Amino acid sequence: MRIAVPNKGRLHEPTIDLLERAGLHLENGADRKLYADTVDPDVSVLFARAADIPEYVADGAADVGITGYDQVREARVDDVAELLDLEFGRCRLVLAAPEDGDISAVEDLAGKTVATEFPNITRDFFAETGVDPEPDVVEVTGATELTPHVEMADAIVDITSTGTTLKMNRLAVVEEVLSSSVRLFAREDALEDPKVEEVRTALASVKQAEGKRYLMMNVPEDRLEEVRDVIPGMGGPTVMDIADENGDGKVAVHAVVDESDVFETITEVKKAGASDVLVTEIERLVE
Ligand SMILES: Nc1ncnc2c1ncn2[C@@H]1O[C@H](COP(=O)(O)OP(=O)(O)OP(=O)(O)O)[C@@H](O)[C@H]1O
Ligand SMILES: O=P(O)(O)OC[C@H]1O[C@H](OP(=O)(O)OP(=O)(O)O)[C@H](O)[C@@H]1O
Ligand SMILES: [Mg+2]
Repeated sequence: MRIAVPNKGRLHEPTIDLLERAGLHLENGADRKLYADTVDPDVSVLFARAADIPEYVADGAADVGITGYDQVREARVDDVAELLDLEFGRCRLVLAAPEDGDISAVEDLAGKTVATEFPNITRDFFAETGVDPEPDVVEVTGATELTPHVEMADAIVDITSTGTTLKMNRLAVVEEVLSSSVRLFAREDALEDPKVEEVRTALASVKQAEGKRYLMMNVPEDRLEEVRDVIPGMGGPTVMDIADENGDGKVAVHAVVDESDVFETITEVKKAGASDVLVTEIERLVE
């Protein structure tokens, strides 16, 4: 089973990091290569441009892919299914025009020219919004933000996240076209491969663990109910007997809680009688 992942650009590192955290360690270095093996002899990695990954998966060069939803939509591939939202590489594809110009609504683009690296998504957008006559869509391969200033286009459809690039180029958002994040997706005929589900579960377990903490504490048996009552989250805590040499009747309580609840929970369990509270990070969590 082969996974296509971005070979460079801003998605490369977080993707490799996610695979590593999921236990799919890459063998013999990941840099500047076409292929890499992983610790799992049945799983290999193909490095490709973020924009080419959907095509590679659809054509069978890889079975699953990791890239932006914007790229999957732009590639117009059939027969691929999304398996997981990996929730990084969050950005918006927006229609933007010069701040001080006369374009402030989609309709203002009737018969005008729009430059973009995403011609398919852009044409679909204008077809859906019914702008008449439909704008002329010009495909560029970078520096899209410059095109309105050199009279190549009246507006652009481009990626934005912090908004810095638009601002620097004195462009303002007219309308959102698409909201994107990185997705795990597979060719439909690869879905039966149990390895595909294994990889999905492994990546999902990393996402599950993010923002969660593992709490361990000792609790006198007669205060257990009180402690249990103040622990939020997943299916209640695990209670274990501990080697009780002093005969003081304590049990160990373990629980998974949201990171944002940790501070308050510690205060509450201490009040309820817990001691020796330990907080650790969780690498993976399979539900
Ligand atoms: N500013 C951004 N914030 C968040 N995600 C982004 C941003 N820019 C791009 N992305 C996401 O990353 C994907 C790839 O963009 P990136 O710029 O890393 O590669 P690229 O420009 O396609 O690479 P190349 O240099 O090969 O052209 C985009 O399709 C989008 O999903
Ligand atoms: O809203 P912002 O945070 O400013 O991000 C938007 C910019 O990020 C991307 O470019 P990138 O940095 O990937 O450079 P590239 O044009 O070389 O791909 C995108 O093409 C925008 O230009
Ligand atoms: Mg880019």
